[in-house]
Amino acid sequence: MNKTLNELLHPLNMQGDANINITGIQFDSRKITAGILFVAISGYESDGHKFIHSAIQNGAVAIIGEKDLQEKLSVPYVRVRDSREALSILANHFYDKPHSKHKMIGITGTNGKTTTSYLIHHILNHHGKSADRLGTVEYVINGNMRESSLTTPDAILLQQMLHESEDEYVVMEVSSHGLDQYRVHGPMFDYAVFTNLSHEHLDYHKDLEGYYLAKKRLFRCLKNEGKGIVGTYSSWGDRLQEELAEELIPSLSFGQTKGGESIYLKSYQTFPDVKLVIDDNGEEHIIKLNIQGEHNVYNALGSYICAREIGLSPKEVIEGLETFEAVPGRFEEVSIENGAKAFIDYAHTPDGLQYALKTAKECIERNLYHIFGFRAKRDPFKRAIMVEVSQNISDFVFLTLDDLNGTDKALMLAELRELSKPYENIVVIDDRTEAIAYVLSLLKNGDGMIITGKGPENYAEEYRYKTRNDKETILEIMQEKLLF
Ligand SMILES: CC(=O)N[C@H]1[C@@H](OP(=O)(O)OP(=O)(O)OC[C@H]2O[C@@H](n3ccc(=O)[nH]c3=O)[C@H](O)[C@@H]2O)O[C@H](CO)[C@@H](O)[C@@H]1O[C@H](C)C(=O)N[C@@H](C)C(=O)N[C@H](CCC(=O)O)C(=O)O
Ligand SMILES: Nc1ncnc2c1ncn2[C@@H]1O[C@H](COP(=O)(O)OP(=O)(O)OP(=O)(O)O)[C@@H](O)[C@H]1O
Repeated sequence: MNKTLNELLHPLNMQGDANINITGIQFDSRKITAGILFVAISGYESDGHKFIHSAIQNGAVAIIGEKDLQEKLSVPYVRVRDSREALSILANHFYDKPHSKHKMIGITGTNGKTTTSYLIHHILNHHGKSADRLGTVEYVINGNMRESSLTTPDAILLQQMLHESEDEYVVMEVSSHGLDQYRVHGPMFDYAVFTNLSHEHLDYHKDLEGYYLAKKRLFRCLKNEGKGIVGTYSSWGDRLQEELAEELIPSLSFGQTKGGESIYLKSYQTFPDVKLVIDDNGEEHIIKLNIQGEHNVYNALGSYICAREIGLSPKEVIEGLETFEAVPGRFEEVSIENGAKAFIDYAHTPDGLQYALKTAKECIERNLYHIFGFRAKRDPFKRAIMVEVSQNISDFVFLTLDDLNGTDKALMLAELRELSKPYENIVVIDDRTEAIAYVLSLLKNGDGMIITGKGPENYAEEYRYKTRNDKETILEIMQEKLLF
């Protein structure tokens, strides 16, 4: 693809040299090749403006930045108000506004984004509608899988994938970081789904208000005829719906019914199966899910309403929901012997943990053993709350390591010991795989073990057992009878 500098700057209301041919856009100087426009970003770890010279040496033909430069460069420099915002607009125009050829569904919220995106994607695919899915687990474009590095890809990769996609629908998770950093921008979504909001990422957003406002930005990215679908089972959803109404942004709600909704949840059960009774314009429908937990009642309900808005019939949506099998590593049962049960789950927030542990407790008759840790360099303020949640629901709690993200192991272990101090039923076992082996050795008929935090992800640390993830560890220990 090619554009002139002038063509690219036009949407920013700026002028550039029409003779400079731009062959691509890049925000990382290390990835620059000849003909590229480099966008310098003042980042959280370093400052892209420091790498302008290196970008030019690598072939950058023009630079965009948000700072005044003291020196004159050998290529044009354009100063903008906000480099990330400019990058987003530039990427959108470079790839010819690719969102306009798709029906775009953006899903935001603290928990349930991945599950909801899988459900909607499955419902669409099940009825022969081609759809992409972008999120934490993977990016699926034109039926091909790509590894996911961020829940919401950076603005360039996102626009590039939307451009490459020949699928009719795009179902994507939109994280608060993605919204705050303009990875998505402008009126690009046909539907914006909000699942819920609770304590998470306060290291980044500072407080829940800031976190909420970042999430709310998704609704400013709705196309003119776009619609919001708002989960009101967390109190933030009620506020969002009221504010959307004030701003004349059309929206539907799901969660607790307030009356007047054309589709609402009449009742549900979570055990032994998850079943929802939905009233859809006066007709009652019963839906039986293969995924467990009260949280999935709400994920299914949000997906139902979104799919109905897209134009599928109740029968089609129900068939889609009932044939959906599982999301990798989200309340996934791993088969073990002796009548006990083992689950792995991606819960990494107090709220998510509460749902996951309650679901596990419902599935077993005796004691629940919970193994988990905390990712370093991620919201430290949620840790004590998560320990309390676990301590309240589980019978035995084992704190262990999660990803250290380059930080000191001894520091994390010291924190785990400190967090466990007030409680009698909490044990710290440094090595995650040893913690799993130990708990497996304790399990009796009717007991349950749940390991949370990593879900399907591979370990980032080296542990005693050379397995790649929690599931493999359980299976290998069971197979080899490597019990203590
Ligand atoms: C805190 C955060 O979100 N950081 C993101 C941000 O990094 P940044 O732009 O601030 O990068 P930086 O390292 O400070 O560098 C500044 C600039 O200098 C450039 N640079 C740097 C070095 C060099 O030699 N040359 C050069 O040009 C960098 O490319 C960058 O443009 O922008 C980058 C590009 O989009 C992201 O990769 C990066 O995500 C980091 C890796 C990250 O871990 N983010 C997480 C927290 C995140 O975004 N998570 C959410 C999901 C959260 C959830 O689970 O709900 C997600 O969407 O994945
Ligand atoms: N609607 C929900 N409400 C509360 N907790 C939920 C909900 N849906 C899922 N969870 C819990 O959160 C965990 C993560 O679910 P999911 O991956 O769908 O959320 P997410 O928002 O995509 O999180 P991430 O972006 O970090 O992947 C699940 O394993 C479950 O424990």
